[in-house]
Amino acid sequence: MDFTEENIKEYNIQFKEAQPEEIISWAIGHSKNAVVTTNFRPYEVAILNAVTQVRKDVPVVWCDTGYNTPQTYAHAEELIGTLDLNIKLYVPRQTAAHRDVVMGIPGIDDPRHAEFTEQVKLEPFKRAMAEIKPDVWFTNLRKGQTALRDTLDIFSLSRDGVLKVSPFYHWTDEQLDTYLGERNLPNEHKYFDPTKVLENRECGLHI
Ligand SMILES: Nc1ncnc2c1ncn2[C@@H]1O[C@H](COP(=O)(O)OS(=O)(=O)O)[C@@H](OP(=O)(O)O)[C@H]1O
Repeated sequence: MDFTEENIKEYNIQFKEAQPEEIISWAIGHSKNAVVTTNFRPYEVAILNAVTQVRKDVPVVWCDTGYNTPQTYAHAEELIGTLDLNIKLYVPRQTAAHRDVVMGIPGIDDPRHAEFTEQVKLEPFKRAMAEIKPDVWFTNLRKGQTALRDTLDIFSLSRDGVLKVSPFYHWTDEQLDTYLGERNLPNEHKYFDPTKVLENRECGLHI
């Protein structure tokens, strides 16, 4: 199905009050090749659980930067096992040990920061999307997280025409805590993204 800015506006009105499962079922029903992406940051379990409840074998792309916390790695292992995720792991072309000698983790004002972000996140992510070629892309973007995210909605179009679907777009942390509690799903807050120093920075995947 072809998605346009026009029909997406209507779907965003139509699905504003819909439950995530309803949104996901609709999107999967209109897709040939859906994907969910995750970095296993806090609350990612919600989207991973909701999507796999609707379709168990959806590919789950994880670009491991190599700099996650031990808690995030343990959390990822747990979710991959308990949700039986069809995980598609992508890693940078360079090892973190090699990069540590060449540039370490450059701060955001360091001119090498862009190259660092390209190596650990953007290139693996572009490689994943080029290989999988999804038409529907599930994420856990939510309103109020960043200025850019405030301009999005449940449905939005990526630069290359992929339908991005964020079924929890209108949800708050408190609502998600209740959702996870009711389903006995674990959450992990000890998370580190080396491409962002501040939580509300964008690094370029969505621009
Ligand atoms: N490392 C890695 N591997 C796989 N997928 C990833 C990764 N990093 C980000 N994402 C996905 O992209 C969504 C936006 O992430 P970011 O906040 O890092 O990007 S951006 O700064 O908004 O451009 C992010 O959305 P959320 O689901 O809300 O976390 C993910 O779906």
